[in-house]
Amino acid sequence: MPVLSIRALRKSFTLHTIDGRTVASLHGVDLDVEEAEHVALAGPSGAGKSSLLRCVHRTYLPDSGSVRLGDTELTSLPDRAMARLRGREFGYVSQFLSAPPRTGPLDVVAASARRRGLDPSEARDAAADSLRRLNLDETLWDVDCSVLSGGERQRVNLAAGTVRPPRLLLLDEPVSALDPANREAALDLIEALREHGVAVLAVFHDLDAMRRLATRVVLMRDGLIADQGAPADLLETV
Ligand SMILES: Nc1ncnc2c1ncn2[C@@H]1O[C@H](COP(=O)(O)OP(=O)(O)OP(=O)(O)O)[C@@H](O)[C@H]1O
Repeated sequence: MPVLSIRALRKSFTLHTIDGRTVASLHGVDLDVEEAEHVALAGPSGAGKSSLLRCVHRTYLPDSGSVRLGDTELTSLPDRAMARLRGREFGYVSQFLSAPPRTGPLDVVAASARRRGLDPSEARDAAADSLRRLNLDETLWDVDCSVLSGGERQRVNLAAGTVRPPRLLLLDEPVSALDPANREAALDLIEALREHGVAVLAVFHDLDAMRRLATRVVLMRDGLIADQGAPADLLETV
């Protein structure tokens, strides 16, 4: 059974400030992601890549269609059950870190590890290990996240998303703010998740990251999957 199975997924938005106009972002997407598969979504701006990730995470509620994590249908799951499942089974790494006020990186990442089943002391050890792998300077571990730089926040986000690896990791441009050395460390960390069987669905605007990490590239256009295949075959057409 695939880790993630998406069928006939549709999403549109009603723009209440512009005469109630409707913008369609997904027109019926079918996609499976297997254990240890790293699928990169590619395609032009506005193709629906981020909308697809958000419908899986249910930041956006789809209009219709099915999103299954293993044998659990997510589109109809009550909000509280969805929140619990997100904490345990998903990592979602966007370009932006949302941390509670006056919370430092170590606490943010340890909280994520606790939601995935570690006890408090194991969670702190796992969090420290993740932050170290991403080269986040130890002097910053208890500093309020709101004062961190964009690249530092992105590394905290990645550490929280990948600590105690979840079953499914959703990545929306997770290395966009990183300098070359930190980007390499982040890509190494994501690549190593394959050994843990983690299924990854990702948007990278960076073709090198896609070449290095993707086991399959899915090309989206106008809210639909236009093509898919091995990175070497597909990326020349992107
Ligand atoms: N919250 C929203 N409200 C209104 N329209 C939206 C919203 N989110 C996405 N859209 C629209 O849905 C379409 C797909 O957007 P989406 O962000 O999924 O594309 P994308 O492929 O991720 O683009 P990019 O590569 O530029 O990030 C666009 O036309 C966009 O304007």
